[in-house]
Amino acid sequence: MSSSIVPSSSSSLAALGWDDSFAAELPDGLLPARVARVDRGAAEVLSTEGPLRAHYGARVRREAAADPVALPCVGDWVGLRRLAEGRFELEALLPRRTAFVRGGVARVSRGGLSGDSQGQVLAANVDVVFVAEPALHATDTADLGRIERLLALAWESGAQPVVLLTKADLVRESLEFLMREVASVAPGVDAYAISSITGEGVDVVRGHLQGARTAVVLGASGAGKSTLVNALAGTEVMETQQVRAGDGRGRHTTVHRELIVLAGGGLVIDTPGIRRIGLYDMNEGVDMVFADLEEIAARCRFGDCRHDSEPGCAVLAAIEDGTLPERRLESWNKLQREAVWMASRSDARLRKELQNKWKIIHKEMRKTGRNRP
Ligand SMILES: Nc1nc2c(ncn2[C@@H]2O[C@H](COP(=O)(O)OP(=O)(O)OP(=O)(O)O)[C@@H](O)[C@H]2O)c(=O)[nH]1
Ligand SMILES: [Zn+2]
Repeated sequence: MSSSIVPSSSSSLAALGWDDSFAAELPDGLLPARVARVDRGAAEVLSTEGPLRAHYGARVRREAAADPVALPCVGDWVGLRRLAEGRFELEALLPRRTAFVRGGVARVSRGGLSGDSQGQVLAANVDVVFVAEPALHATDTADLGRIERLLALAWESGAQPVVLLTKADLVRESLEFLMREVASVAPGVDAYAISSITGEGVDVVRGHLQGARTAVVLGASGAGKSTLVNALAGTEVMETQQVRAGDGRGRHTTVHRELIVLAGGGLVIDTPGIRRIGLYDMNEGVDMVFADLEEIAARCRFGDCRHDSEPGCAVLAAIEDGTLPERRLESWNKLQREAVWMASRSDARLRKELQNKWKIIHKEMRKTGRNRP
C-alpha cells in the first residue's frame, strides 16, 4: 500500500472492500480509491480523504481508447495521483476480480479481464450477485427460466450468485414448493425466501455482505430490488448516497452515487445498466449485443449461413479482411449455443410442470384476495 495512507484510514478503506491483494496491485505513490460513479472523462471516487472527483490521466485515456473494457467503471479500484491545488488524476486502474460486461462474453481470468474487446463494463469487483425473483407477481409465480438466465449472467461475471425469492409474504403453502423448484434450477447455489416488508430473510442477505463484500441485485422490474436495498441500507444511507463532489475550483455538484455503502457493512452497486440486465431475455440480448455482426450476416449468400465454411459468407469475409475481430464471432456462437440450450431446458421443464404450477397458483390466488405486487 502507498506510504501516503495513514494507518488509521485503512479501516475505512477496508469498509469499501479494500484488501491485501488489491493493495499489492497499487503502484507506489498513488492514493487508493474506489469508483462510485463515472461520467465522461472523470470518476467520483471514495477514498480515505472522502469523496473526490478525479479526471482520467493520459494512460487511462489511451488504454480506454484502444479497448473500452479499460474504461473505469463503478466498483473499480483505482490509483490516484495528487496534483497541485488539491486536484486528483486517475492514473491506474487496478486489475478486476470480477466484471459485468455488456457487448461480449468477457470472462475474468487470473490476470484480469480477457475476452471480447468490444465490451463495456457495467460493474467491477462484485463479490455477490443476488438474483431476485418474486415468489408471486401479477399473473404468475416465480419465473424459473428468468432465474436461470440471471444465474448465467452472474456466473459469467465471476461473482458468487445467491437466489432470493422475494415477496415471500405473498405466498403461504406454496412457498415450500416454490423453493424446491428454485433449488432445482439453481444447483449448488444458496437460495432464500425473503420479504423486505416483514423483514424475513433480510438478515441472511446481510450475512452475505459481511467482510465488506460488494453485491448487485439482478431482477426484473418490480422484483423488489429497491425495496431490498432500502431495507439493507436503513434510512441513514439515503443521505450518504448524495456525494458532495468538488472539482477543486470551488464548484460543487451533488450527484447520485452508484456505489452504496451500507450502514451494517457491505456495499451495493446499483446502476441503470445493471438494472436493465434483468429486462431482456437472453435471445433478445444476443441480438441486441451483436447488432453489428447481424448486419454483416445479412449479406451472406445463404439465409441459413452458419458462418462456418459456407461459400459467399460475408462474416468470414469480414474476419478475413480484418473488419470483424474473430473473437467476436466466437462469442456470438457461444452465446447463441447458451441461449438455445437454456431455452430448451426451460421449455422442457415448463411443459412438465406448467399444469402443476397453475393448479397451485389458482389455489393461492383464491386464498389470498389481498394486495397484488
Ligand atoms: N408484498 C411485498 N411487496 C414488496 C416486497 N418488496 C417489494 N414489494 C413491492 O413491490 C413493488 C416493486 O418493488 P421495487 O423495490 O420498486 O422493485 P424494483 O425491482 O426495484 O423495480 P424497478 O425499480 O422497476 O427495477 C413495490 O410496490 C414494493 O412495495 C415484499 O417483500 N413484499
Ligand atoms: Zn455467413
